[in-house]
Amino acid sequence: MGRAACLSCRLSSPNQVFSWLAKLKSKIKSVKPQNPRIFSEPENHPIPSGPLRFDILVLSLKSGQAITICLSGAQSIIMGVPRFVRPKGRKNESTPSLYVANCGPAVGISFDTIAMVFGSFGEVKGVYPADETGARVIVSYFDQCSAQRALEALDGHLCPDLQGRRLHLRYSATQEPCQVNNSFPVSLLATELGIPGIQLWLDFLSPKEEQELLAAVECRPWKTLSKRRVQHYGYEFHYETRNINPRDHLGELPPFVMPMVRRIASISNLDIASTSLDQLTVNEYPPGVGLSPHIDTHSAFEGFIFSLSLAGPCIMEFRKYTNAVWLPKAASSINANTECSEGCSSFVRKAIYLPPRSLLILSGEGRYAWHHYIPHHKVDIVNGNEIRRGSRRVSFTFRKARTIPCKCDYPQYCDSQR
Ligand SMILES: O=C(O)CCC(=O)C(=O)O
Ligand SMILES: [Fe+2]
Repeated sequence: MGRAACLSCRLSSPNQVFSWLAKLKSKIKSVKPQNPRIFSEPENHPIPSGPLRFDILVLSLKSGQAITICLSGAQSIIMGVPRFVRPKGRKNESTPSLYVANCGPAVGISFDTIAMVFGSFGEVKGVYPADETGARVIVSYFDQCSAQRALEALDGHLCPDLQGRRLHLRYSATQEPCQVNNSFPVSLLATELGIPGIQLWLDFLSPKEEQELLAAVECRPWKTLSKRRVQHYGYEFHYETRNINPRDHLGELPPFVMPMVRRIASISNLDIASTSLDQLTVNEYPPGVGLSPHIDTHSAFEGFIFSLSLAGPCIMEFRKYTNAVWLPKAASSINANTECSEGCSSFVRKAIYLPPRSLLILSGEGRYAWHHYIPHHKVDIVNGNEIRRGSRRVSFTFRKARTIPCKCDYPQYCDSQR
């Protein structure tokens, strides 16, 4: 694979999606791929109306000869479109839906053609992308006998009506969709958020101090991650292990942050000394880039985490997983409701708006037991208003390296107590 670009857009209706796709199609023509194909057409694609989020993935092969465009992501979360999973019952228990691998728009077979071919075994309710590859689909029938007939006839066989491809089929089941609530509330104040241990201080910095901090880091060396840039002071944070190496002290925090460190230490309801914060991570997020859901590793850092937001705003979502275990990296997805399920895990979600110059404090339950997450949006919807992220957001996250194992009251989320 030579090049991959992922474009995201927020569109309010299927028609908008398709006009966007049409624009993209003309751009693709201008790079003259041999075989440009856009597989979703307005008339027959099963996309419901309403505000939706679509990701459009453009992949080009090294030769520059082939480009595939997939509508991805949205199907699994949008209202009215079923989400398919492996059936929970006995192995091979039949269901009305089939997962079909090795056919789909990415290999030149339209949903229409698939519906027609599978229609010879019974009435097809819908054909959906199984994932973003464009080469795996779900064929859903009204009854399971039709699915059974299709599975018996097609699984493992070359299918002359589908370009002679060998299909691989198994039963699939619909997962109960989340109760979608598009007006997912975003708190403006920590008191509205109601998560114990989370505080938000507005205007913690003046605009002048914000500019000075930004200027100070601008000219220092950045480390480039796949989607954002970071700087670490005190201790380097290792993303592979989500931990620091306590024996590898990089030195004191730089003098330009010391006024902020002292101001944090002077917050009267916190029991924290200005000398104790010894690790700083500066994150620079380009527009549309967020952070996957995570809990800062308990064994790496003490119980208070302070994050200053600079330059641009964002929303931060908090998730409390009901069947959580400590995981170095949590899976991410976007759901627009306050109680969600994602695979086999369900969680309660809340969100808060972080304006520039604010200070977010994570402690107690909010630090130890709730995942925090910055959605990958260019525009956040904050109580019905569209708030653009801006050209970038820079955060300064101050923490204290832990020297002895964590003994928090949340052992199920704690790597020290596993
Ligand atoms: O950017 C932020 O505000 C949060 C950063 C964060 O959660 C982290 O570095 O662990
Ligand atoms: Fe974090």
